[in-house]
Amino acid sequence: MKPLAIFGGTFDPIHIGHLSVAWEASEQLDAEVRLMPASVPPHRSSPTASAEQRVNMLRAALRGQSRLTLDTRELDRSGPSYTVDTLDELRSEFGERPLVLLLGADAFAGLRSWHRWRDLFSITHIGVINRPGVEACIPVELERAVAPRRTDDPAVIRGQPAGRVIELAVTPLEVSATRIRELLAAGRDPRYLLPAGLFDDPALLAPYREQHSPR
Ligand SMILES: Nc1ncnc2c1ncn2[C@@H]1O[C@H](COP(=O)(O)OP(=O)(O)OP(=O)(O)O)[C@@H](O)[C@H]1O
Ligand SMILES: O=C(O)c1ccc[n+]([C@@H]2O[C@H](COP(=O)([O-])O)[C@@H](O)[C@H]2O)c1
Repeated sequence: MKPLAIFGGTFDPIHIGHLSVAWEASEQLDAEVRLMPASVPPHRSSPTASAEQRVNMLRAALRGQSRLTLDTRELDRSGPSYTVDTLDELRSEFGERPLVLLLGADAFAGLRSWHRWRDLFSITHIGVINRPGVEACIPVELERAVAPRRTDDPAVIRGQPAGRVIELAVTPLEVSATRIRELLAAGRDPRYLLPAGLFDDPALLAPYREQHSPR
C-alpha cells in the first residue's frame, strides 16, 4: 500500500533542504509526503515567525506541485506538538496504511528525549534522512531499540503498517533555517536557499528581516 510519510518541523522558514529531502524521500518510498508544521515545538525556543506566517510560507513553497502536501493538524491542538499524539491520530484515521515518520539524522539522534519515544515504533516506520554538517551520533540505547528494525528495502516499508527503520540516502544539502534567519536578519538575500514562491510576497519573509532592523 502507498505509504503516508510525515515530515514534521518548525519550518521557520521552510527552505530548499526541507523540500529536496521530502521530494527524494517521496520518490524512494513511493509515498505521499505531508509537511507538518509544529505549533509549539517541544524541545526548542519559540519560532521567529508565527504559526500563521509559517503556514503562509509553506503554502507559497508548495504551490505548483502535488507530490508534497501540507497538514496543519498540529496547529489546531493546544499545548506542545508531541509527535506520538499526531501519529496516534493518523493511525486511527488511516487504518493499516503504512505510516513513515521522516526525520533528519540530527532529529533521529535525539529521539530518546521525545515524549513516549518507544511507542513510536508500534505506530509508524521511521525514515532517517542523512544531513550534512551534523554530528549524528546514535546513542547506544537508541541503536539497541532500532537495530532489529532496520531495513534497506522500501518494499518492506510498503508491506506493513509500522515498526521498521530505513535510512534514506538523499542528495546532501547543507542548508538550515538558522543560517537563513541569520542571513535575512543581517540584510542579506539568500534567494537561492529558499523556494522561489517565498519571494512572491514581501510580507512572507518580513518576520526575519524585521528581527534586527535598526529602530
Ligand atoms: N538540509 C537538510 N537536510 C536534511 N534534513 C533536514 C535539513 N534541514 C532540515 N532537516 C530536517 O527537517 C526537519 C525539520 O527541521 P527544522 O524545521 O527544524 O529545520 P532546520 O533547518 O533544522 O531549522 P533550525 O536551523 O531552525 O533548527 C528535521 O527532521 C531536520 O532534521
Ligand atoms: O514528540 C516529541 O517529543 C518531539 C520532540 C522534538 C521534536 N519533535 C518533532 O520533530 C520534528 C522536527 O523538530 P524540529 O525541532 O527539528 O523542527 C517536529 O515535527 C517536532 O514536533 C517531537
